[in-house]
Amino acid sequence: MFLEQLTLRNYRNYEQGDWQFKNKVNVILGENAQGKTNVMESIYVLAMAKSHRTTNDKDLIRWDEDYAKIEGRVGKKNGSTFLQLILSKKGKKARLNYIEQAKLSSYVGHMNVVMFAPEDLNLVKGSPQIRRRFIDMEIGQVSPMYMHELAQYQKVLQQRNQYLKLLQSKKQTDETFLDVLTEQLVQLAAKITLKRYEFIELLQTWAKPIHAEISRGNEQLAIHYRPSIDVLDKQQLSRIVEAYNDKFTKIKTKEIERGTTLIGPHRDDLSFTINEKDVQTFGSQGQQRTAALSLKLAEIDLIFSEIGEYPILLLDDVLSELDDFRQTHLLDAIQGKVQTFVTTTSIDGIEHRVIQDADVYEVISGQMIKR
Ligand SMILES: Nc1ncnc2c1ncn2[C@@H]1O[C@H](COP(=O)(O)OP(=O)(O)OP(=O)(O)O)[C@@H](O)[C@H]1O
Repeated sequence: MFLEQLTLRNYRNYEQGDWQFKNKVNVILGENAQGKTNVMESIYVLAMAKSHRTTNDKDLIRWDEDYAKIEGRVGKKNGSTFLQLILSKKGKKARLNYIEQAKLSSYVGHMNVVMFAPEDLNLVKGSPQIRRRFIDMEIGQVSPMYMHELAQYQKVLQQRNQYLKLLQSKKQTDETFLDVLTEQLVQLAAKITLKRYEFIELLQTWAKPIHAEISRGNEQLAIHYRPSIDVLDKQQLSRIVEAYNDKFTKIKTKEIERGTTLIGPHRDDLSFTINEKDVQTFGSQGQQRTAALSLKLAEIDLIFSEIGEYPILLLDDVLSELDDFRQTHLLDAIQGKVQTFVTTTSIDGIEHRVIQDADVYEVISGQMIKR
């Protein structure tokens, strides 16, 4: 799939912008703080209905304006889809082919993007939150139901934490309602855990050969999902439910003492090993970068295998962070099949053959013009 057209209105430092893009590499060039990342972010938001760098939608609205609008047309094998998002102080409205979507989970998934930004280089070594966000965004793109379940989970989790606080402070002594909330939480937690198991398994099958190739056959990458329960039969939802139930029963007193939910998908993590050694602890910076790149390339293949279309690739300020060998590998992997947006402050850091075939856009203070 590819983004044929993008329109911005009052988005960050863009008052108005309208562009037609081709299904090729698009280089976005500009000095710092001119609005390169803002364009990349707007494409991401159009696809995911949320930003990769802020949880507050109000940040996306141009200062002193009431609303922001992002519109785009995505060309696919079987026709095209028109997407529109309007963000205002009251909330957001999402339309697909001019029809308003009551739920964001029915909107997300019609346009697929893979974003590779400098913070992704921290995917391996950074906080577990970064890795959880990575998993959630990726599963969400191929399984809208997952996003819905995740939102439900967050809601019940919040309620449960509030009730645990009441029990902790003894403002409430009745534990029956806690049990009801635990039951609801377990059902959702188990579905999320199952999807995460499946996703990591799939991601790993794609990432392994890619990593082996980039490391010239020297490194074997493995990805390990670390949920807060132990379960032998990872494919069985009922087994996962059982494991959560057992663990919640065991830690009930402790949870009341602490006044918070101590286990569940909100505490999950991933770990990575190279040749069976933990990358977080022992990996060099180069190995971590290779692992991050392998995961991103694996995502592209995974999305293709799931939906039969390549996603749109957003490389924000990251290409020049990769050495020549990794750049070459990345470019070979996407060449001619994946529409790619690349931001950079200087063309010098990017391989000549990319620039040669690319459309180049220049950004100066919220205006993007094709060169
Ligand atoms: N809501 C907003 N309204 C208006 N301007 C905004 C808003 N949010 C951010 N900006 C402006 O956008 C600019 C930053 O743009 P962006 O993050 O896209 O930079 P960039 O071109 O990617 O630069 P760098 O190379 O440093 O990453 C800043 O000038 C900032 O003041």
